[in-house]
Parts: sequence; C-alpha cells; structure tokens
Amino acid sequence: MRVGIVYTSVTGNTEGVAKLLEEQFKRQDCEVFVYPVEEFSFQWIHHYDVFVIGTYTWGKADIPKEMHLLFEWMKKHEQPHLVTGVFGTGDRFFSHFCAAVDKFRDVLYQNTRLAVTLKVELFPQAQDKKKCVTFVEKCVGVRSS
Ligand SMILES: Cc1cc2nc3c(=O)[nH]c(=O)nc-3n(C[C@H](O)[C@H](O)[C@H](O)COP(=O)(O)O)c2cc1C
Repeated sequence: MRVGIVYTSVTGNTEGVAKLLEEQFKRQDCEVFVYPVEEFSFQWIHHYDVFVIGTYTWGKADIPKEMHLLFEWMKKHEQPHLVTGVFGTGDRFFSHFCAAVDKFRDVLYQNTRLAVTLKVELFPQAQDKKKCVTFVEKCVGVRSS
C-alpha cells in the first residue's frame, strides 16, 4: 500500500505527528512518502492508496496560508475512491482547538473516502502514539475493505 503524507509545521509539533504516523505506516508494511507541503505536487495525489494531510491552526482558527492551495485543490476535485486522513496539532488555549483539521475534515468527507481524523495538543506525547497507531489502522482498514 502506498501512502502519501503532506504536512506543514512551523515549530515542529505537526512534523512530530507526521513522523509517528510514518513509523506506524511502515510497521504495517506500507510504502510511505512524506512531504512538507512546499515540496509536494498535487499531480502526485493519484499515486497513493492512502493520502494523509497534516496541519497546525493559525490566526483566528485559520488554515495556514501555505495550505490554502491544497485545501482549494481538495475542494475542487472529487476523488471518491481515495482513502484519506487528516491530523493536526493545536493549543487548547484557543477557542477553536485544531480548527484547520475540522475544515479539512469537512472537505475530505465530502470529496474523498475519509477514514480518520486526529487532533494532538502541541508536541505529541506518549498517549498520542497510541492514537497514531489507531489512525494508521483505520486508514489501512478502510483501504483494505
Ligand atoms: C497566532 C497563533 C494562532 C493560533 N491559533 C490557534 C487556534 O485557533 N487553534 C488552535 O488549536 N491552535 C492555535 N494555535 C496554536 C498552534 O496551532 C500550535 O502551536 C501548533 O502545534 C503549531 O504547530 P507546529 O509546531 O507544527 O508549527 C495558534 C498559534 C499561534 C501562534
């Protein structure tokens, strides 16, 4: 199974989750390709069996600007057979925790086969590792069903 993970991260929290997910997908014998969003080309999306997006939340519950093009692309293109997942990090200090994850979730739910979402507070801790295991199991399970 080929998995693409595309993420953005300024201070390393979201990247930390991306690395945990990469590790778990590899344990499930998946071939994993991980890209910061700036290094990713949308044409590659159809290369993957599972496509995963990772984002922090910015401003007033916003998607970071470097993710806008990907967001618009996912909004415009219906891919009912593409299994997707979305994860993100945020801070509960803000009124809408991980709002960017919710925004991607709504689009992926509408246009793809959304398998799972995950929200992590700041840098992933031990309990988040377990959630990453579940995230990967759900992606692989939906793709195999
Ligand atoms: C100006 C600013 C606005 C933020 N707004 C939110 C927000 O609305 N909701 C939230 O959950 N986190 C918010 N955060 C917290 C970041 O999303 C959080 O620190 C995240 O883990 C950063 O990810 P990164 O380390 O991958 O860059 C905000 C942080 C800053 C500095």
